Amino acid sequence: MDKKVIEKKSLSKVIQRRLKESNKTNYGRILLICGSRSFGGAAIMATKAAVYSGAGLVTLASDSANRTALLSTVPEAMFIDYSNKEKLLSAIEKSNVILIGSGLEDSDFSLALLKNVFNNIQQKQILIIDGTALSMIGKYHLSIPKNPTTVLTPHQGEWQRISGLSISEQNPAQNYKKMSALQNDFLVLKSSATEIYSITNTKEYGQLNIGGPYQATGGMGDTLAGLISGFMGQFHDNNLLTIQAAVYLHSYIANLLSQNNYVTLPTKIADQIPLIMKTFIQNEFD
Ligand SMILES: NC(=O)C1=CN([C@@H]2O[C@H](COP(=O)(O)OP(=O)(O)OC[C@H]3O[C@@H](n4cnc5c(N)ncnc54)[C@H](O)[C@@H]3O)[C@@H](O)[C@H]2O)[C@@H](O)CC1
Ligand SMILES: Nc1ncnc2c1ncn2[C@@H]1O[C@H](COP(=O)(O)OP(=O)(O)O)[C@@H](O)[C@H]1O
Ligand SMILES: [Mg+2]
Repeated sequence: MDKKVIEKKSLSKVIQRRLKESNKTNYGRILLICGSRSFGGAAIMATKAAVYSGAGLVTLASDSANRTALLSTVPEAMFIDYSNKEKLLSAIEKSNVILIGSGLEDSDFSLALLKNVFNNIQQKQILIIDGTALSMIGKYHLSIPKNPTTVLTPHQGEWQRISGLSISEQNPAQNYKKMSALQNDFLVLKSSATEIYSITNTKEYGQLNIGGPYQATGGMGDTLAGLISGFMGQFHDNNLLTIQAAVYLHSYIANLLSQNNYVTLPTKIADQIPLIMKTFIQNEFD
């Protein structure tokens, strides 16, 4: 497979000037099924990134222990307790984009939750699978649902658990072969040189050439997953380009912050998303 470097111009191609006569329902209904008693922060960071990327309506379904923390950090988001099956099913039905897995615990409850989502998701929806949900797919040999558009966002350790490829075996040809065997649409394989694959592109994969070790901190991937979900809820022309733009933006902001910061905290990256998105519209069209 040939490598194609992901370019900065993907951002100005994807980020749109908003129409005056639009409202929040035009910019995506995002449901995040994330977090647990142990990993509340992952859910909050993902939700913050989805909201700050401009998603119209964002709901976090999580352990009830995370309700107050979410609402005091990201009051724009809504919250439901994911043990309430009726509310969860109704939220799944209403969403365009569902992100599952960041900060879930590996438990019987999470396994039932995953199966519930996989069984109820529809063709027109987008399902992004991150974090513990990826590890659980590997551990419990779950099939990725065929109906929706699916995006997997593993780091190399999570990809090893799903694909069976050790990190040294994770080369582009093998990665593509495994993702197509899983019948998954898009793979964002995270590392110090993140790669993006699309099932329809047999010849080429994208590689990120910005970002750095200032990003090596817990919550960085949770933030990326939320950002991808926010972008996919709003920008529909070309899913691959939209994913590439989200991945680029995440590391582009980190790179900007790294000029004055030793580490680039995930929550600080999220804070910058609206400001930096705006500069990409102005550069292109003003
Ligand atoms: N504040 C929070 O609530 C946080 C929650 N988190 C959540 O915790 C759960 C477990 O995720 P973790 O990734 O921490 O743990 P995992 O145990 O699932 O994965 C880490 C393992 O993968 C290996 N690995 C190989 N290549 C790697 C790479 N390129 N990047 C990272 N690890 C690599 C590591 O050596 C390590 O053994 C996820 O659901 C995640 O979303 C983490 O994001 C940390 C922060
Ligand atoms: N050395 C590095 N250079 C560039 N990017 C990095 C580096 N280390 C980590 N990252 C990025 O940080 C994110 C880490 O994701 P992940 O491991 O899922 O974190 P978490 O689950 O803790 O949120 C990925 O986007 C990865 O590409
Ligand atoms: Mg992660």
